[in-house]
Amino acid sequence: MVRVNKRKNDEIRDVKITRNYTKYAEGSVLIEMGETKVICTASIEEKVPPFLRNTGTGWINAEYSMLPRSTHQRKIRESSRGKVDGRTQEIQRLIGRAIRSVVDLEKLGERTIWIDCDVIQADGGTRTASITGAFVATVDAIYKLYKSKSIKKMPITNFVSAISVGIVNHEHILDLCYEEDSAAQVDMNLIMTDKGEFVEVQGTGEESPFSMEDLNKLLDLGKKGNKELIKAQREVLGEIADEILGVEYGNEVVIATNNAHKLEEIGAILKDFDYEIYSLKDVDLAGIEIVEDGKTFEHNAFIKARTIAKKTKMIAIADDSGLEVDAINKKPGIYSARYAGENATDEENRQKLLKAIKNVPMSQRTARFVSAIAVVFPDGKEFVVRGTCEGKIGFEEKGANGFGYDNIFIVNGYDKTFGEIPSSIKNTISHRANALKLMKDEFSKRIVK
Ligand SMILES: O=c1nc[nH]c2c1ncn2[C@H]1C[C@H](O)[C@@H](COP(=O)(O)OP(=O)(O)OP(=O)(O)O)O1
Ligand SMILES: [Mg+2]
Repeated sequence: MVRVNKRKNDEIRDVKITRNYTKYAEGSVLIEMGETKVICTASIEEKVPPFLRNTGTGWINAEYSMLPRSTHQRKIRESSRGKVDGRTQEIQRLIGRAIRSVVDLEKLGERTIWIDCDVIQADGGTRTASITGAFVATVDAIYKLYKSKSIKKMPITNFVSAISVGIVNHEHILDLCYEEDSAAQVDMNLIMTDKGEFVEVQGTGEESPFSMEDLNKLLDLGKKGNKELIKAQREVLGEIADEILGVEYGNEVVIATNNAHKLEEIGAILKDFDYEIYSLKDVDLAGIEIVEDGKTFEHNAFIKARTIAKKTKMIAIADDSGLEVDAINKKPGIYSARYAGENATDEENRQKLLKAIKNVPMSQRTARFVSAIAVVFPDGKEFVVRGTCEGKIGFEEKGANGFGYDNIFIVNGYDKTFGEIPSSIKNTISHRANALKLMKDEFSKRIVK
């Protein structure tokens, strides 16, 4: 199917957001999504509806309307007809809910934000464009309160945008224009935040029911579209966006390791992580030599991550790991990779260790793998976490899986070495798995301001 304007199925229309479009409102935005154009203003009124009086809580109300010649045929003004029709009611409530969902009304204080969305040209997706534009206008209005010290903190918890998706001629498409919308078998509006969470999903199988598979495809498209819209909002809001969301980090992370086994494990463990994973090879730094002269796993992990974050300006994640064997004072520890010498092979390291504890009985062969995972952001923020995995060192190598000391490390609870256990299990119980779990928790805290 060839789309109007030859757009790809997963392509949004050109989006243009112009701030300060009109002069009087505290926030005023013209949003253009292709041929759809909506003026969105946000006005502050220093009072609230009766049900909120003396509660300290604010309110947000939205109104929506279409100019008579925003459409192909002149549409009679609702004011001339003397009443607001059902569609308008529905849309303005939708806009109000969407914006309220990302504003902390208590922090806003006892005042009302009036949002007015006036469609000056309609080519499909007017309600979604209204929400995307209204959000920017609202930020501007609230920012004025903040700058004038009427409120202490920006009460905006998330960005929000909206886009339509649908099925036309059995194809799943993003951001429908009027012509496509009129022909759609399934029509859906998705309102989402910058965290990829849903605020509202409105979907209708207009001509026929649709499947779960269809739904998932549409949600994916909507996610992509909203991500692009939020990027446009961020760009146009510039530093104000940074104040709300923190400095923007890319959606990519680079794993700062030269060890292919580690990379594979980290990739597998982070498969549900919301970031695209790059290797050193992907960023043209394969084989980079980094001097790991820290005194702890944590320090070495930081050294690796900092070096790569600096070179790539990406979020860098590094693992420094090793084996602590209790019978020999937690050796080889941070020296695990070079236990048998600077360029030692895994095999040489293992043999040296087996020899060093050859007379130690099983009960005293306790050991643990340690993994310190350091994360360094491009603006210099950083953190580190540690995961461990307890076990014992065997008397001989067993199993062909894994790398490093895997085939002599008998993991607690399994009575088998990591060499004998499939990687799918290792990756749920290992030191690296435990560290990466903590890393993900901490990571999401850092990304949310
Ligand atoms: O799950 C593991 N299973 C078996 N052995 C392991 C594991 N995790 C770490 N180890 C051993 C391998 C190496 O002897 C040392 C890590 O040394 P470490 O410097 O962190 O890694 P590395 O030099 O191989 O790669 P890089 O520094 O580029 O990340 O501990
Ligand atoms: Mg190393």
